Amino acid sequence: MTEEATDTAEPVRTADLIELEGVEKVFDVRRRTGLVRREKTRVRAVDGISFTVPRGEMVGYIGPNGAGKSTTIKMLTGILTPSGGRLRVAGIDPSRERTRLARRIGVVFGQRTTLWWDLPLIDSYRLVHRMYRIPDARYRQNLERCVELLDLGALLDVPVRQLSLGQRMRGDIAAALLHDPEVLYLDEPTIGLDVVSKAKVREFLRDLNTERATTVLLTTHDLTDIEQLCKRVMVIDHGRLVYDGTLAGLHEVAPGERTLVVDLDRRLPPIEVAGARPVRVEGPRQWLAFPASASAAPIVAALAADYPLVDLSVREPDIESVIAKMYAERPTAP
Ligand SMILES: Nc1ncnc2c1ncn2[C@@H]1O[C@H](COP(=O)(O)OP(=O)(O)OP(=O)(O)O)[C@@H](O)[C@H]1O
Repeated sequence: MTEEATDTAEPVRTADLIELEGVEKVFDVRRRTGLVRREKTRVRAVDGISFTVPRGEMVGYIGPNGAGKSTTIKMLTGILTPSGGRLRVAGIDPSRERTRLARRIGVVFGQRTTLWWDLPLIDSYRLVHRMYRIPDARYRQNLERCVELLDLGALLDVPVRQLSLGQRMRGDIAAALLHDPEVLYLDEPTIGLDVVSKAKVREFLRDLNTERATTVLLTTHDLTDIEQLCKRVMVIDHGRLVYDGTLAGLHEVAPGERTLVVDLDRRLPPIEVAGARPVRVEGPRQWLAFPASASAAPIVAALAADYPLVDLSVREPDIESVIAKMYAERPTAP
């Protein structure tokens, strides 16, 4: 890390790079209730969240749609000011010193790019170089590393608008890392990517975290991202932190179901097999749910023996269903 990139004017005193204490964000929303009438309502998007993330940790931040994840990340970058509580990133109050913080953090949004759409990829990097005043040697070194590890060599002269989603995402991740941020926020970094691109992105993030001890807060709907990258996962719902622990622990409090997707050679009534229950039938394709903790092997063997099987695949439980289950089984949940 260089002095310029880390801005050592005010060293971080604690090992925690991200600190939230009772953080709240309330939006006042005007809703139309009649032709002319409007009613003012309050939305508590983030409702008293406290957690800390030590330097070098990679944490999953998950929850259903509208739970408050993006609002939290926007407060952590300084785009939004909290309505209450205390928040520090690398010792800095984000909304008060947004520009200073920008040199210490990187942000990647899976659903929109920070790259210049009409320019070749390399031009976006040159602009980032100047905007962040990255020392030349450091910029070249970081660019070389990203180009190599993210396989960007052949793409540097291609206008961003011509890149595939996976290529663009790798381009965005590189752009977020050229200034050596200590903290990286990733909002759905693998959304819409094919299997190969997902694997590439995950491998890169794992190396980044191991080699550079970059602290990462990862928002995703893909449980595999969490499984492969994060030892710790935080679950937010209705603006509140409802779980903070390991992914294995989350499965224990909310054991999800896996799904067998079965292709038969013809339409048949719902399959009856021990250990699984039919949940959907569409022509010759059927879906069977079974407990995530159980093995698929005996079910598959029974299916193969009794049914005209053409193909089958196993789907992991998605985050939405794990969380839904968690709520169903928490009588005290709000
Ligand atoms: N600018 C805003 N004005 C009013 N309400 C907002 C605003 N931004 C977010 N909200 C509300 O705050 C709540 C939390 O939204 P947020 O975008 O943080 O959720 P999320 O967990 O990121 O969801 P998703 O997974 O769909 O992106 C939602 O009810 C949303 O409608």
